[in-house]
Amino acid sequence: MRYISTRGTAPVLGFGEAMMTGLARDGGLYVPETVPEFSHAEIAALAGAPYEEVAFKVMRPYLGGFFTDDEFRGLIAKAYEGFHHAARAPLVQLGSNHFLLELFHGPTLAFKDFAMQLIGQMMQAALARTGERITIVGATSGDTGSAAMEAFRGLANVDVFILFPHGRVSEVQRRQMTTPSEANVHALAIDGDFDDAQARVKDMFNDFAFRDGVRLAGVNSINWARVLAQVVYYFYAATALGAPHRAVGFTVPTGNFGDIFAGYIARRMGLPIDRLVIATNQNDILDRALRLGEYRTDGVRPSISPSMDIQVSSNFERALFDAYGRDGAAVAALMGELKAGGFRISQGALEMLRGTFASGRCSEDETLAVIARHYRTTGELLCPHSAVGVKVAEEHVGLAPMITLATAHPAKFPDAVERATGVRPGLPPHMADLFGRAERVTRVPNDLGALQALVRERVARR
Ligand SMILES: Cc1ncc(COP(=O)(O)O)c(C=O)c1O
Ligand SMILES: N[C@@H](CCOP(=O)(O)O)C(=O)O
Repeated sequence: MRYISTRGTAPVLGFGEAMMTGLARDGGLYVPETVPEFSHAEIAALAGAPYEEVAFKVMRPYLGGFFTDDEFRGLIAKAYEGFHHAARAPLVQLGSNHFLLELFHGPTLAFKDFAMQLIGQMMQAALARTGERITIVGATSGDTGSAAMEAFRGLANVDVFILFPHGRVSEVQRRQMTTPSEANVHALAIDGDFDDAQARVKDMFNDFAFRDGVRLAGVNSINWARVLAQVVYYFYAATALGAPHRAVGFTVPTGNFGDIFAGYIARRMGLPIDRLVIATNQNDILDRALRLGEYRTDGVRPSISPSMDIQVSSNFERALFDAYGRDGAAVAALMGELKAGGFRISQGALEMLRGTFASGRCSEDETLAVIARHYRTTGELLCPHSAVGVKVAEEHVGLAPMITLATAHPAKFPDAVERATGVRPGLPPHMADLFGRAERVTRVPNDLGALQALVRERVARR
């Protein structure tokens, strides 16, 4: 299995190299050269299997032998042993044909744990072979950061720097990032929004002297291994509801487009997904792009679903690469236009995207109303991101079962949930003392040179 860049000019890599590289050296994102297809029988055989077994079977074809089967099974087992639900990703029925896939039972209470816990294991195994030391720099709108710190904290050969937008994540999210006491994790509150943080991370990758000097690695969904690990739960949920014998739909609360891109990959592997629905909050650039054929940023607007407060959705580049017939030069040109504000999607590409994805948006009031109604009718609390998904899914439920991804635990966003229901969700026992822990955070400017100096200095100090 070989990995190629969406911009067409970076070296072609194997799985291990692509995982450790993060962003491609031409600024693009790595994708598999070909997507393996599963037969009807192979998909049917996944039904009822434990999550770990589905993970092994779905991901194995992408590894190109980088891990032996025994080694890979061991890494998967370790990755998911800390989850707080035996099913890992339980399905809960919402309506006659509507289900929630709960992806928040991992250690940091968001879907990011599914991939981050596993790439934590895979990267450590890869580093143990070479004896290398790496520096991870990541951008977060709240959840990736805490998941990354949890997966890598305390390791002697890894430093983790997480840039989060100052004042724009929930207090629980912030404390998850500022309270780990291990010296190898660094919480950096940037003066800017998530798009600024993500742009600075990409700038660091595009500065080769810096990148090679600190041996930079990425754990955002620019890293193909992150997306791959997220493909698994599409198979797990769909086969639990009758796939491949019947089709299912998925609605995905979307920001950086990594999670829904994983669903797209599952479909290309042969999983019968009849609708793949992008659900956005008021930062509705993706919904607008599909409706109007124009991808144009207009500034991130803070919302009550802050993890989705994103305009420049990194992984949309991977979808564009396929929509433009895998023409790397065309994608590179579009990304150049995006830096100046946006671009028109060509008619052919738009038809491909509209044939693949549906979309919808959910306003702030609608988000609150869904959380309130869900509580009234089920007695359960919903996180605002999942509520965005539920609202948009309801507009797309058809004959096939619709599965909405519940991407975070309500306790990560207690203010919004309390505003909607009057009930303040409590943190689970393993995080019960979060508000009593000391915080450690550095306020940083939105300035590449200053950030690089800080990273260099801290890496040298350790
Ligand atoms: C809780 C939550 N829901 C949804 C999303 C959007 O996922 P993606 O960025 O993969 O589109 C995020 C951020 O990634 C998130 O943290
Ligand atoms: N919503 C994310 C944003 C980063 O997304 P990623 O999937 O590219 O890591 C977050 O919570 O940080």
